[in-house]
Amino acid sequence: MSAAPLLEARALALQVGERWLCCEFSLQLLPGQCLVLLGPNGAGKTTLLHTLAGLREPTVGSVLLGGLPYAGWSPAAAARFRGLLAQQQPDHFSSTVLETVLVGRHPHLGRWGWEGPEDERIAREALERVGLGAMATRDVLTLSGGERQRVAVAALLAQAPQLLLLDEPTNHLDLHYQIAILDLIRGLAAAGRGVVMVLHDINLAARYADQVILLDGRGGVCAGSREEVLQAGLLGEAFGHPLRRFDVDGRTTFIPE
Ligand SMILES: Nc1ncnc2c1ncn2[C@@H]1O[C@H](COP(=O)(O)OP(=O)(O)OP(=O)(O)O)[C@@H](O)[C@H]1O
Repeated sequence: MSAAPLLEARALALQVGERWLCCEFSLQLLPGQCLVLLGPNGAGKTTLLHTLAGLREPTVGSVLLGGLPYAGWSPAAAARFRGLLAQQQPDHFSSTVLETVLVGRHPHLGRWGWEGPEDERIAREALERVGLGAMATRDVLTLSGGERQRVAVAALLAQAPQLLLLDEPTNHLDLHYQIAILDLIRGLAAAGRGVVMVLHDINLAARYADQVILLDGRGGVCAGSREEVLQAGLLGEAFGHPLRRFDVDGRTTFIPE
């Protein structure tokens, strides 16, 4: 028996103002799969990710989370099933790193909304996984950009959703942590979760994606397997710059001409 899709988009199309960001396309994400959204600035990647997260309505078509439209989910149940790493982390007030990660536990809390020792254990473990175990008591306002990004990833790990939606998870990360965090996310997919992420780096997309959706910024969409979509010609057209593909030791790399 095949697994039920974690996420489906049926005949989806998105418009902002007068402009169509993407013409009709469909997708299915199964447990274990990693889908990468690619495209130039302003093409509509974040808008698409937010639509898949149920934060905005599609202009045309429908989105199903675990087989149900978002309207069929309570907010808390949806937050236990899917989690979003936003592009920016808004910090308006001082709070510790541990408290910030514990926010990820909120969909799981009982009636009184109090975090217990198990929530704290999960949050501390998530901090360890992103290499920040020693920073639990630090004020988030004192963190570097890359440290703050890893705290946001830890909050998503603590939330422990089936489906992870990530907007530029490598934002602010150095080379070591780009690979470490994407390996971690890829590992969650390998363990049966689903992943949809916006990436800017085509080479990281080639390394981590099973499926790719390439938006060209003019309403065009190319959706398919990594091999189908990551072609120098298609990428060059979408990004407005010619690319050359190299395959070395089993890794695919694209270099701008
Ligand atoms: N409420 C809105 N009103 C008008 N235009 C909007 C609105 N929201 C988004 N847009 C426009 O829609 C387009 C898509 O935005 P989006 O943030 O989805 O792009 P993106 O592909 O994620 O870009 P980037 O790579 O720069 O992060 C942009 O041109 C943006 O200015």
